[in-house]
Amino acid sequence: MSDPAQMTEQDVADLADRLRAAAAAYYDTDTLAMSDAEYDAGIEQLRIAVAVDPYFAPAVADLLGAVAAGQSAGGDVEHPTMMGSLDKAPTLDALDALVHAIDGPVVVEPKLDGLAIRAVYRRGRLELVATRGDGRSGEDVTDKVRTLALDGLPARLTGADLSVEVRGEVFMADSRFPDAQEARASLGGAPFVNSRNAAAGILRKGDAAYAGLLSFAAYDVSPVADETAAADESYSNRLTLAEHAGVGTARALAPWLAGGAPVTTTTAVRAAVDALAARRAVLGFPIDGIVVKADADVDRARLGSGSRTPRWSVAYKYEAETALTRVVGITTAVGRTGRLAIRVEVAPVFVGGTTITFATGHNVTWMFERDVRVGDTVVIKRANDVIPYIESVVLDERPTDSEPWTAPATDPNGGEWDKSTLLWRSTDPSLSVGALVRYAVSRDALDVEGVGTEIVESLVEQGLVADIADLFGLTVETLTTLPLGEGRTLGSKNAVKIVAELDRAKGAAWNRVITALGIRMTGRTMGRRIAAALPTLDALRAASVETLAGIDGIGPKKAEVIRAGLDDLEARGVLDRLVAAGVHTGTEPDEAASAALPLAGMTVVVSGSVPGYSRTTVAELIEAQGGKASSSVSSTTSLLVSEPSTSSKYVKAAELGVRIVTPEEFLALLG
Ligand SMILES: NC(=O)c1ccc[n+]([C@@H]2O[C@H](COP(=O)([O-])OP(=O)(O)OC[C@H]3O[C@@H](n4cnc5c(N)ncnc54)[C@H](O)[C@@H]3O)[C@@H](O)[C@H]2O)c1
Repeated sequence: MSDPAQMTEQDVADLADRLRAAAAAYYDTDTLAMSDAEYDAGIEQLRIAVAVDPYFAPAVADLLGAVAAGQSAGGDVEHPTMMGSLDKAPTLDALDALVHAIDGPVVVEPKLDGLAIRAVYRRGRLELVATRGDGRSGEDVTDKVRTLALDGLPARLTGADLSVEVRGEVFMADSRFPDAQEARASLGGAPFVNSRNAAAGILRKGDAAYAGLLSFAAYDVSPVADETAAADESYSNRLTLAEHAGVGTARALAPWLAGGAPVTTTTAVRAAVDALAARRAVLGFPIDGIVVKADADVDRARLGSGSRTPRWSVAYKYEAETALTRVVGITTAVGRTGRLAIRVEVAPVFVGGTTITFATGHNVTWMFERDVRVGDTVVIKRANDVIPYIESVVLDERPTDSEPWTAPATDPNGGEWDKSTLLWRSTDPSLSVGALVRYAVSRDALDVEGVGTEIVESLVEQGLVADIADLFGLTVETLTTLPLGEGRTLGSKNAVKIVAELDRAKGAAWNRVITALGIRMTGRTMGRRIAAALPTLDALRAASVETLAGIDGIGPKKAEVIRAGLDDLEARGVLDRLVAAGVHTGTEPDEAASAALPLAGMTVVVSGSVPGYSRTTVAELIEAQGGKASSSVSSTTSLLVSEPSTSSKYVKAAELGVRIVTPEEFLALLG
């Protein structure tokens, strides 16, 4: 991005064109040309350029001054008063300034990420719904809204003969997004990019197949001009009226925010900003910031409105969860369970609090649907600590010579893929042997030091190791001469070390032995749960599909896969050979002793780190002390181990009244 103070006329014109194209896509189509953060940064750049040289102002007046960036032509329905936009507070200090200017009660609300509409009720009946359009007039979407049956915008108000106008946001709750995608696919459309885009697309079409998927939340309520209606003196009173009549409101979506009532201090507003940010990931609906507004009509009247925005309200935007970057490569590999893993490597970009270098390619079907190509500019999203993923491809920026990605026709050994599920798998066991063995010796499993990728590959290549039991048959003699490329061998010193490590690993905890078996659908967490339910190898061998299905987190489908994995190990004699090698295979628990342990009967969640422990070892510690380690906070959680923080786990635990201890207190608790 060039320095806004140095921009030439051509720079300004080019940037303005790009932003116009993006706004047109944003407001009028189902595609996205750039991320919101990039759009906002571009607008800010133009703003500075104009401030430095007002000569540029006329050329970008639409982008800086008009609602919907001048991209909407409006519609047949005139708005009685402007449906404007909101000024953005760039800093918390700017928010404070508004609170001081209001100098009276202020309301804080989530800033919903959807699109604005206006709805008129006369004598309790929904009469008219219009889009914001260009702010002066919009399109009549009354019939579409009736067909779509928006949650929070009833066809009839409850009780009252009320005549009232509500303005607010049409949005999609997170839980509806998968249904929307399904409905979209059944209608033959390309997948929605995100939930805002889905809400806009669905309202535009008004197809009955999308009924029940959208919601409405009011952020403005006013009497209808020619009717006698409640002209309360404050916004919050009018909200109460609307809520009682059955209309959804932004306030009601976050009733805990600022204690659900107007506040008067900058401290209270800042606390609300933090509280909403902390819960952003668990709200269940999309927001991009928080809105602060005057509550009393006298304060609103005193401050007045500008041409596009009111002076008694401001929005503060949260850190973006999406960013633009470029795809630099697409790689595939066969994972430990034979699964084809697709990785989209991207140019490093800072988003959601960390630097991202890759995104998941999900599966082959997903890659084809999205048509992600090397060289593409993409919007990458990282929210809620999940693996980053590609939200959309910016087609306008696609290099002309780019080629579609093709899936590998066969597995690396030329075998056919098993395409019976979305995740393609190779059924060639030799392909996953290396990965399986590496997994077995990894830190979360047997934790064998000194056995790196090169050694494992050579062991598999030489035919010395075909499964995990073979590891324990390795001798110093064979290992010493293990070839490692360029004529090198492992040597006796390393060989002695590895054999000693493997000897130690024979005594590994039972849950780690289970993990090391590398059965599909199991990993370190499942290894612990299975070990807790089936404390010995005999119990594991005898476990029926039903028994496995009853274990926490398994269920009938996974149970079948796990049982098949056990049968396969049995058939190849792996389990017998592990016993013969003297590997630890579990012990019957002593019920009385377990009940006396400090964490007996408790469900414990750890957020952040505990000094001296990894994620796996801390979970093992909890279970060794009689507790159950869990990763999410719920009403059944007995204890949260965490430093004080604004993380969603901490906030939720505090809200539920779950006992919270610091990592140090936790360790002290266990003596
Ligand atoms: N990605 C893109 O290409 C692209 C293009 C154009 C615009 N945009 C996004 O749109 C923004 C500008 O558009 P805008 O003027 O429509 O919206 P805005 O972000 O300036 O905010 C105003 C809107 O917020 C909504 N809102 C949600 N909750 C509210 C609440 N509680 N109280 C009051 N209003 C509430 C209303 O619909 C209102 O019209 C940009 O900042 C950018 O993020 C993105």
